[in-house]
Amino acid sequence: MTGTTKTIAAGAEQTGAEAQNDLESMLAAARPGGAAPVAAEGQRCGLIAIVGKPNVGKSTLMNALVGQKVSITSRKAQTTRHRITGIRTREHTQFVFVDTPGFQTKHSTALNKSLNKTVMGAIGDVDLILFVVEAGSFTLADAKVLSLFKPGIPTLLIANKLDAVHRRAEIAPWLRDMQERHPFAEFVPMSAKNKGDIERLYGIVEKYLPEQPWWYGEDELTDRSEKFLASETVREKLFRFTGDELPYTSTVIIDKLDEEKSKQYKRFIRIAATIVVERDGHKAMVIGEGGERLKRISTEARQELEKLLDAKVFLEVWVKVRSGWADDEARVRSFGYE
Ligand SMILES: Nc1nc2c(ncn2[C@@H]2O[C@H](COP(=O)(O)OP(=O)(O)OP(=O)(O)O)[C@@H](O)[C@H]2O)c(=O)[nH]1
Repeated sequence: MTGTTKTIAAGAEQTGAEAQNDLESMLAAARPGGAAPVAAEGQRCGLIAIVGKPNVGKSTLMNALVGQKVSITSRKAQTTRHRITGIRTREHTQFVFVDTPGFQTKHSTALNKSLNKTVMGAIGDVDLILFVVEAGSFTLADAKVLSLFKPGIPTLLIANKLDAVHRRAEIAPWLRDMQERHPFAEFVPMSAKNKGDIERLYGIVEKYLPEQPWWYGEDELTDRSEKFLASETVREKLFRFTGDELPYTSTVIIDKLDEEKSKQYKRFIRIAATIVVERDGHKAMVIGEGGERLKRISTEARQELEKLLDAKVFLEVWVKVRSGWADDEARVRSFGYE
């Protein structure tokens, strides 16, 4: 059994024992070829893709698994644009996670094409796919993401946001339906915000990673550059403080990130960032009355970067208008998207 049954049994309208039996037999039946590979002594290491449509909780899940915020989150769909690896080493196992942008099917701008290519690239060569959906729901957008998966890579169905499901009894029939859609290796109903569920997920994922030497040092969390972390941090604050008003096509470029010698601080980093928006109206929105909003964005980003980079940070943020950049392939590339 996967250890996921507790989560469901806890809130079901059935009695605990009934729900447990029902779910156990269902989970057992859902596993093609019987049990998952057995973990043995020795080092394990592998690549895990976290894939799903926008807003299902992929970044939240990765941050919880890595134990530190390395990918930005917000309520706005499509805040994650890059392939990000988060690394976590626990006991014998090194988990290397790939976060992917929400798969966009509605619009076909150059930006979206680039995002979709990143998703495809991320899932081609991994040891395990965590396919994230909202528990109890499966839409056309989910189906489109699922249709990309190559056969042969074990895939876990992560039924996330279980805490938001009020009718738990409906989850069992939903899982049965999901079982018919794809040969999932296992079902994991859970909440990315629940620590116990995250712990359990490590145990499940570990079994699918090959025995091989680790790729990274034990303490490494990400292979992303400081420049990348800086741009993601400013972008997160930008979306936090502008809410739904600002289109997701706004982006952040790091013009400069220099470490300078300092007698006063162990590390001193000077960063210049530019927020690129599509219209003058958006620029005014970002700057806010009397520059108030831009000031808050910069201050919070600086404070977070100081923690993340373990340094004193001097951060300067500018706002520029570049209309139509999301439709212009050359420009999308020049802004760092593949
Ligand atoms: N209730 C509940 N909310 C969750 C859970 N996991 C994530 N969320 C919320 O769902 C929203 C989207 O989460 P993200 O982690 O940004 O989602 P994402 O799939 O990475 O989104 P994109 O970057 O758009 O692809 C945020 O408001 C999260 O707080 C969960 O387990 N329970």
